[in-house]
Amino acid sequence: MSEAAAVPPRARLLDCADFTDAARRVLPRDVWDFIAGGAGRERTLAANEAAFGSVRLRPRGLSAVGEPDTAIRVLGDRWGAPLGIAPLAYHELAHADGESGTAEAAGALGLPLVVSTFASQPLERIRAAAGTSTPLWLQLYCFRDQRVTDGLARRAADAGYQALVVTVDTPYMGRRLRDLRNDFRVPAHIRPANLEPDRQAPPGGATDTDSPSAHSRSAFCPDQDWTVVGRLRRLSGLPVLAKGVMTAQDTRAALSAGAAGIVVSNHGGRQLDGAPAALDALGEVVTAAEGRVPVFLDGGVRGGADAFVALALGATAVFVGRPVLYALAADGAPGVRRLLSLLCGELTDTMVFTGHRTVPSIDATAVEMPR
Ligand SMILES: Cc1cc2nc3c(=O)[nH]c(=O)nc-3n(C[C@H](O)[C@H](O)[C@H](O)COP(=O)(O)O)c2cc1C
Ligand SMILES: CC(C)CC(=O)C(=O)O
Repeated sequence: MSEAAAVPPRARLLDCADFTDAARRVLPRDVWDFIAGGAGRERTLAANEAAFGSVRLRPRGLSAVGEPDTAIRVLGDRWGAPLGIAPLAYHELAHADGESGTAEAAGALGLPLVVSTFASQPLERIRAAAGTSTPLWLQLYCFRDQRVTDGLARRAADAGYQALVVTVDTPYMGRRLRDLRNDFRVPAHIRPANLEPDRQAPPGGATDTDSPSAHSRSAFCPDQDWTVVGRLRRLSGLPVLAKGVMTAQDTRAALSAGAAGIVVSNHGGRQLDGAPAALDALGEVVTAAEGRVPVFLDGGVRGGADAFVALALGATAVFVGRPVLYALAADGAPGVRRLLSLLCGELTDTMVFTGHRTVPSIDATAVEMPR
């Protein structure tokens, strides 16, 4: 049997690393590089995972925790665990099940999914696949043609999405050397299903979404400011969160603009190479937010224990990025469901072994930071 066909049987996919290995075997090389890669020398990409490796957990004995309750409430909704799926472009690049497969898996566990502006399936289809009880948020990029951004926001509200997430770190895409070397193109049969081809770029600008980098240069608005938060909230009636905040300054700007939540993120190391690990920026943002809004984190979360560490350092919940596409590539919707169950199980174990019965009880006394 060729190595390419050798995805291990489901029962042998036991953690994030197993799904990563499986995906590396099944995905075409350039698609693997697009998903796995980061900007520049990939220092920030590497730092995201490494930061979790340097924190130690403090075990507690005979703490009589019983069955911990992983559920939390966020912006009025119940989440089965403090774990969600980060916005990721083009799930169909990983598997034909696409976003609706991912949504079905998230829905089965009551976990939220943030749908990308560049979803490869219609927002309404994804909403239907998720079922009624799981929260769906729509991530938005700011387009030069404001009607595109605003139209997506209204459509999400009409389709029953619970919130909008404005990505603030991407005036255009970072310099991703793997994609440049591969001359990466999104295959022609995979489209940004929620963008109309004639409204993706300014008059005379390129409309070609095949090259994500070139398209971002022509279609994204590089001089957008924080007023977008209030505008989107007014026109959609939905809470608007800011994703890509890494500093106290931007936290204060997001709060002044009316953001209902903050996602600490360096875009998985895909934008500013040299930015700190997301985990290392978390404390600064949590302090600046002064408990006024929930603070989330994405970047480098590869297990339930990583989620626990972020919670201990002040995050309300975490979002997982690449591993979800790897699970989708390995085994479609059932793969994502299995990955999410494994992450929830690891978080439960960590809560039991550290003596925590509920998520809000997890605090900084549960971890030891590197000296
Ligand atoms: C293939 C891929 C596509 C992504 N697409 C988007 C996107 O459309 N919008 C966005 O805000 N972030 C996007 N991101 C960034 C993720 O939302 C998230 O910040 C990052 O992947 C988290 O890091 P992790 O992959 O280490 O978990 C993408 C990341 C990857 C790997
Ligand atoms: C299509 C891209 C803009 C998606 C993205 O945000 C990314 O690849 O990081």
